Amino acid sequence: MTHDTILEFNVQPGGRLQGTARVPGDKSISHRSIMLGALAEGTTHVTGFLEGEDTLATLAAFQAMGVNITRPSAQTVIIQGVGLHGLHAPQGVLDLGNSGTSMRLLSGLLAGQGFTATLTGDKSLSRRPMRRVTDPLSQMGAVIASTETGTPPLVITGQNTLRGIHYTMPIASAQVKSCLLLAGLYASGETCVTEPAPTRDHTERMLTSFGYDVKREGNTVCVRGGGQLRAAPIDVPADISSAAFFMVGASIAADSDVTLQHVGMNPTRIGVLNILREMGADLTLLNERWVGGEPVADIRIRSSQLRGIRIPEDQVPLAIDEFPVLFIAAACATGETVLTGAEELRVKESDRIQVMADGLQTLGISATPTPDGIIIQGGQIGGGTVDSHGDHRIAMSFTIAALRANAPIRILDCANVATSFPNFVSLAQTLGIDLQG
Ligand SMILES: O=C(O)C1=C[C@@H](OP(=O)(O)O)[C@@H](O)[C@H](O)C1
Ligand SMILES: C=C(OP(=O)(O)O)C(=O)O
Repeated sequence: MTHDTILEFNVQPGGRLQGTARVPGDKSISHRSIMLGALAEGTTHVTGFLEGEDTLATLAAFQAMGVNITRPSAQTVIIQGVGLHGLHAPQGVLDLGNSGTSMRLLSGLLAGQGFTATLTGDKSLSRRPMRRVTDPLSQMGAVIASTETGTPPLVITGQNTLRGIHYTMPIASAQVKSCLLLAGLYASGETCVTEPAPTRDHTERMLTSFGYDVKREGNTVCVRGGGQLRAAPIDVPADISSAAFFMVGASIAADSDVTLQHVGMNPTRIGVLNILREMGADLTLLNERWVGGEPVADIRIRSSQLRGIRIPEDQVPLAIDEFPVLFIAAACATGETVLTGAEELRVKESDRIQVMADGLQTLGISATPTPDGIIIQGGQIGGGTVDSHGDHRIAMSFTIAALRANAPIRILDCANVATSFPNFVSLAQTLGIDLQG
């Protein structure tokens, strides 16, 4: 896999997408494979691992805590588990780069260790809210210091006296849920998390496949502390969040026909598919099968005329990372698309509502941000220079927009594409996008 870490994308307008490709491994599952593999008894073999900067930051953090992790070949990782109580204090700070998932999940896991660790990140991560995890962790007895505004760095003084709680989450967040379940492995009694709406459930699935008892009832999931994780092989499917760029690209560009292989089809992740179908996209699922506790399929996408819709709010958590590229789909659709209930987009790697609205307006599209969403009128995309603000998904989304633009698009600050999709540039070129760094 090549690692494209160029800063600026220059994309020529027009073109079509044709071919078959497998996008890199799922980021959420890759993070969790390292975490649970490290805490398990025995050796975990991971295939299809995402070699992106975010997941490699998680991998390096566990190496720094004394876990033997090797990468014998591309996308393959072998983790010698140390058991739930076998981590060691890291020498220095754990720098998690751009990765919110690493920081929030590690907070829970580190709250129950026998040592102190400091978690830092880049400029973007250093602005992201952490009280959503530090508040409930404190209720469990965790000792965590952050800045006055509740942002990183986090200094976590591990405790062996965590108490299970029943926490009702004010926001639908898989990171908060997963953080508390990981802390719950170390807590006395039962830790239960109730979510306001279903969010990705990879943590629960992987805990179960590692032999840990996870109870689910409605929107509540519970674990009891004091158990053991048993190593199990993990085959990471391709990331639907990365596939989404080419799902939209092939939908909006005339004469396109693309098949994306081995894509994860977990029901808590397929909001993008549901939303695109409602907009009139031509998507066919082929070869549907199960791989290591997760459903996967190949997705064939052909061009279609999309129409604007009011996006159902129940789809928002199921498509949370795909909205930047769905906004490009909306810009190419007939009529108006309205998104509500998505204020979480404002606290991702960038404020994805404002940054996308700014970029779309630069390209001549009517895009009106609202506190919890956006209103987009379909129209002709023009050329110009847009700033991704270092947000990988925004850089890739405007690359896709060029397929329907009438002049070149220049995209600034694109290096972070390597956090989730290290070979995006080469794959986009292969499928038919005229993209230069
Ligand atoms: O648990 C995870 O792996 C993730 C959960 C989501 O974040 P939130 O829990 O903040 O919604 C998502 O945006 C992120 O990319 C990955
Ligand atoms: C929000 C994202 O990731 P994280 O929260 O892990 O930084 C993302 O990848 O879109």
